[in-house]
Amino acid sequence: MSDNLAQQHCEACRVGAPLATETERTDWLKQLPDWQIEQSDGIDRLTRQFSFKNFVQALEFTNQVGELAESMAHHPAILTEWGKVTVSWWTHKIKGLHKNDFVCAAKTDELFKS
Ligand SMILES: C[C@H](O)[C@H](O)[C@H]1CNC2=NC(N)=NC(=O)C2=N1
Repeated sequence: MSDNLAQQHCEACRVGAPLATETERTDWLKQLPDWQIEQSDGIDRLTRQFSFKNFVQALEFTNQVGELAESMAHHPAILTEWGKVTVSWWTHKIKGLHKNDFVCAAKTDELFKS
């Protein structure tokens, strides 16, 4: 099992950075049981839906994810609805999944647990 994703940091996003391999994706997804890899506009994204009691709680979590994104200089797509927040991570520069996306997904789970 690879070391704990949630304790790692994002490396600077750069054009030409390597996409996560199939083996890496399989290995890292073991730490992210609530996340799925979905394609949107032909781009693989790591996506999870989080549930909340109401819109205010969903919005609070949205802002926490936003602060995390700013701190990592790596940003997700976030859909905020009453009682639900859908977060999708991918790396724009390489139009796919990088280790950073798995690290940020793990950190997003930590926010939800806290
Ligand atoms: C200039 C800025 O740091 C870059 O555009 C960053 C911003 N946040 C980013 N977020 C994501 N998910 N992918 C990127 O390639 C990316 N690039």
